[in-house]
This record gives sequence, structure tokens and C-alpha cells, in this order.
Amino acid sequence: MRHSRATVSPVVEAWTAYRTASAGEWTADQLMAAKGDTRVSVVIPAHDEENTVGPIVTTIRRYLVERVPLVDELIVVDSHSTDRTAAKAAAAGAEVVGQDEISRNLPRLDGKGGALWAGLAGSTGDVIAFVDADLREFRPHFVTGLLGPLLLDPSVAFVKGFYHRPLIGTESRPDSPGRDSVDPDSPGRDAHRGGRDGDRADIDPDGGGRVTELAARPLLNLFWPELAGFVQPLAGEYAGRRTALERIPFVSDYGVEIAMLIDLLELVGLDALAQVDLGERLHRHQSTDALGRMSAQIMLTAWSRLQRQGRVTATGTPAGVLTQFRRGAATAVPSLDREIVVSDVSVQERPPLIELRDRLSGLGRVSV
Ligand SMILES: O=c1ccn([C@@H]2O[C@H](COP(=O)(O)OP(=O)(O)O[C@H]3O[C@H](CO)[C@@H](O)[C@H](O)[C@H]3O)[C@@H](O)[C@H]2O)c(=O)[nH]1
Ligand SMILES: O=C(O)[C@H](O)COP(=O)(O)O
Repeated sequence: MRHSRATVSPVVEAWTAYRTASAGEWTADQLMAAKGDTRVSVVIPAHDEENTVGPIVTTIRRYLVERVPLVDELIVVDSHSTDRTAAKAAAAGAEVVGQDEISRNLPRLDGKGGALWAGLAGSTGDVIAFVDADLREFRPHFVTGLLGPLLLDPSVAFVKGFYHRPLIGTESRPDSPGRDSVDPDSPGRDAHRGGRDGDRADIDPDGGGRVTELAARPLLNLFWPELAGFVQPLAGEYAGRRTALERIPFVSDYGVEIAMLIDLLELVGLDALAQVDLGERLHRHQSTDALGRMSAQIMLTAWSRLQRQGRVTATGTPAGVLTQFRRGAATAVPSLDREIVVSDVSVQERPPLIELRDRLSGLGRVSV
């Protein structure tokens, strides 16, 4: 097979050895001692996550605010939720910010990218850790793992989490509301292991991350090979210095993570990027159709970076819509026996926050 002749590039090999750590390498107390005057914010983007956002906030508050005061600010960005996400997050002790509260006089930035931007603009920390709101069995090391390299090494600007990603049959496993009692510094008994209980018979231990494997990883390897060492380039758990994050544009929706990696590579260079092993991550899986739309947004974002970097000559702009087919609908096209579903998968982009100071001044929460 052709791939057997290929070898890992020396750049990637050196970077992974030098810039990969494990969350178990430091405790919250050790980070507290290293923290000094650095302010730490945790930002959680949440769209309809009423089942999981509360336990995540509770865990962070209990272990990283009350027991060890490592986290100075805990913000949930309510991303146009239609359920009780905001109420649950507030009841658990988070400050809740509406996605559009801070950006009222700016053009829209939809979806997750808009929520992350609002979290960056609305927070005050020197270091900001982002954590998804749909995680199950959340533990404090998801935050301490990300903070370690930033608090211990001034040359690190951004840290991405990675983990094993089981693909779990969505029918057989009910939502777990999290645990009441956890070892705050432990990456968990599941770290580095696939299986666990008898109820996990339908689990593919590393089958998760389908968009990562089918879209993001090939794109990064083909066009930004320096980033090939990131085990989970789309991970929603990462942390960065405000000085870096405010200097990159933010892309809307699910384009935000791949854009962030590519843009940070350009801004700070590979040596200032790091990754940390967080063990295992369980989250809510989206449908294949939804992941198709996510992939399209990621491809459009990659395209925009290729164009900006002068690496493709555009003779037209990508379509920005995705046609999909759904069985069993009343409105099926007879010749297809399927309904045609067309979605807008275009992405928008906001310039770096640092360039928007003037337009944001007067809005109380913004620290820039
Ligand atoms: O309009 C939205 C959609 C999602 N989210 C939140 O963003 C997080 C991740 O969204 P999710 O739909 O669970 O994404 P995944 O299917 O898990 O997608 C993976 O890949 C995406 C694209 O890179 C990343 O954004 C995710 O963090 C990563 O987990 C969750 O807290 C959501 O509530 C919002 O805040 N607003
Ligand atoms: O990150 C990804 O690739 C997507 O979120 C899909 O993840 P899943 O395959 O674990 O649902």
C-alpha cells in the first residue's frame, strides 16, 4: 500500500514530542501556585444543553472556584437556546451572557463561532479556557489540563485538548448527569481505555470524531501539514492567551475551530501551540446529516484560508449551500422517493477583536 512508504515529518515528530503533555502532570494546587496575577476565565458555549450544562458548571465551581480558586470567572454563553440552558447554568453558579448581548452593533456571527466570540469579548481573563456544554462525565482535569502549559510556560500561547472519542449508540445510553463525587485531579478511570461497563457493548472506543477524520484531518494534512500532529484538531476544549485570541478573526458556526488553528499557526507559529491529553471524552453525537453540514462549513473555512494565503486562485466563490436527501417525508420528490433538503452552510467572519475596540466601547463587560 502506498501509505506504508510515508513517514511522519520531522517537524511534526519534534513538535508532538516537545509540545504534548498529559493533564495528570499537574494538580490544581500546583497551578494555583504558578498562577500569580494571571486571571483565568472559563467560557462555555451552549445551545440547548439543559441536560449537561448544570453538572459541568457545578464541577468547575466546586473544584476550581471554591476548593482551589484557580478560575476567576465562569461564563456560559447562551447561544439562542430554546430550552432551560440559561436557567440551569445560572442556578449552578455561572454568569450567563446572551450570544448577541455584546455584539449588538456588529454584523451577525451565527452559531458556535458567535458564541465563542461573545465569550472572548465578554470575559476579562488573561487566559481563557473554552469547554463544550454537551460533555458527559465532566471532570475538573478538562480545565486544569488545558491551563497547565499556559500557566507554567510563558512561551505557550494556545493549548488544544485531545482524548479518546468513543462513538456511542445514542439509543442505548441515557444522558449521564455527571457525578457528585470526583477526584478533582484525576483524568478519570477511563483515560487511555476504551471499554468500561457492561452497558457499553455498543461502543466503538475510538469511532467518534467523524468530521475530524473525514474532513478536518485530511484538509489540515494536505494544506497545513505543520498542524498534522494535533490529535483532535476540532476539539471544543482549548485555552489561549487573550493577547493571541484577540488578534485572530473569528469564523461563525462550526468553522471556528479549524480557522483558529490555521490563523494561530500564522500568528504565533507552531512552537507556541501545544496539546494536552485529557483522557476520554463523552458527548452528544449529532446526526450524519448535521455532520455533513458541519463538514461543509469546515471546508468553506479552509477554502477561505487558502484564498487569503494566496494559495488558490478563485474564479468564483463557493456555493454556500448543501443539498441533502431525506427519506420518508410527506413532501418527497416522486422520482427520488426522498425529500430534497437544502441548507445554508456559508460562514461569516468577524475581524480580530482588537480591531473592534471602538465599536464595542461603552458596552460594560468588554475589557479591551
Ligand atoms: O449554534 C450553536 C451550536 C453549538 N453550540 C455549542 O457548541 C458546543 C459544541 O457543539 P456540538 O454541536 O456539540 O459540536 P460537535 O458535534 O461536538 O462538534 C465538534 O466539532 C465542532 C467543529 O469543529 C466543534 O465546534 C465542537 O466543539 C466539536 O466537539 C456545544 O456546547 C454546543 O451547545 C453553540 O453554542 N451554538
Ligand atoms: O468532531 C467531530 O468530528 C464531530 O463532532 C463528530 O463527532 P462524533 O463522531 O464523535 O459525533
